[in-house]
Amino acid sequence: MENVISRELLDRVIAISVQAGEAILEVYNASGELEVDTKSDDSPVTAADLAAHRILLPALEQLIEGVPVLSEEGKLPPFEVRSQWNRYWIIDPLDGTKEFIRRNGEFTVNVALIENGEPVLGVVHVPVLDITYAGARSLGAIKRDAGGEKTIGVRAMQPRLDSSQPIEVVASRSHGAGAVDELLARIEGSLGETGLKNMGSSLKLCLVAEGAADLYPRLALTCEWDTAAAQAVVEAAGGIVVDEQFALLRYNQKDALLNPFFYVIGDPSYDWKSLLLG
Ligand SMILES: Nc1ncnc2c1ncn2[C@@H]1O[C@H](COP(=O)(O)O)[C@@H](OP(=O)(O)O)[C@H]1O
Ligand SMILES: [Mg+2]
Repeated sequence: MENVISRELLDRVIAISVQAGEAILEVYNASGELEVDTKSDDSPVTAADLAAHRILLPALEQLIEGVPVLSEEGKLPPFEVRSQWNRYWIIDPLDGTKEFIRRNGEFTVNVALIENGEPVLGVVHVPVLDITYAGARSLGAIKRDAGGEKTIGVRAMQPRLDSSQPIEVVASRSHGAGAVDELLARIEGSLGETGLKNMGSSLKLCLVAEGAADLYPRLALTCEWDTAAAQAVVEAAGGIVVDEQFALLRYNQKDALLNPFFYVIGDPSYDWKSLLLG
């Protein structure tokens, strides 16, 4: 496969994601009651999810000729078809729909490029904060906000542990709280006091990528479009996303789009395996 990854491609994906974010904000900021439908899997969907999907889909289809787009809000091709794809876009036009409905700002636009099952480029845009995280193999990871753009990277565990600073954990607001509490009790048994922040959406992986958190344990279900873009950012920033066997999370390997439970780890040189699996 010829290389398609470039800073120019990343910038174009950022621009498309920001545009989708603007469409989401139009719905978010409109007066009147927000209409919420329920999809066949019982998850909520709004006009904002669909508006973002309608911007992302044609824009990405034009970006690299012949590369298909798999969207949470689009048609899902059967696995016999998808399994032939060695390169495709996977998008979650609005991740954190529950938080969108709660109006707490914790929702994101997610676009990832997958090659041979691995997330190689990703953009996570946070419309309310007007912050964009982006990263790609060989390009590193960046964060853009009103102040401009900077390179981001994960933070090392050792100086924190040496100076007895608590490690910081991020976790969902809505899913898997019981299992995370048990895990935290175990971590605190080894390392002492631990900080915990709860929030919605793929923003949690980005906090690990930028070195604001050390660990995101996801001990609840997600789908591949929820994690692909942010995993690309985490990996470009020096971190890893692993399942409960500590194997890197992979895409398009099976019929169901559900991910296994996983851990997002900032500093892979630390012995997380012993700490988490005990
Ligand atoms: N039972 C389930 N099966 C699959 N995915 C689930 C799920 N429960 C929650 N999720 C996913 O978790 C995401 C929210 O995670 P968080 O709690 O960290 O914000 C949702 O994203 P959407 O908002 O895009 O639907 C949804 O895709
Ligand atoms: Mg989602």
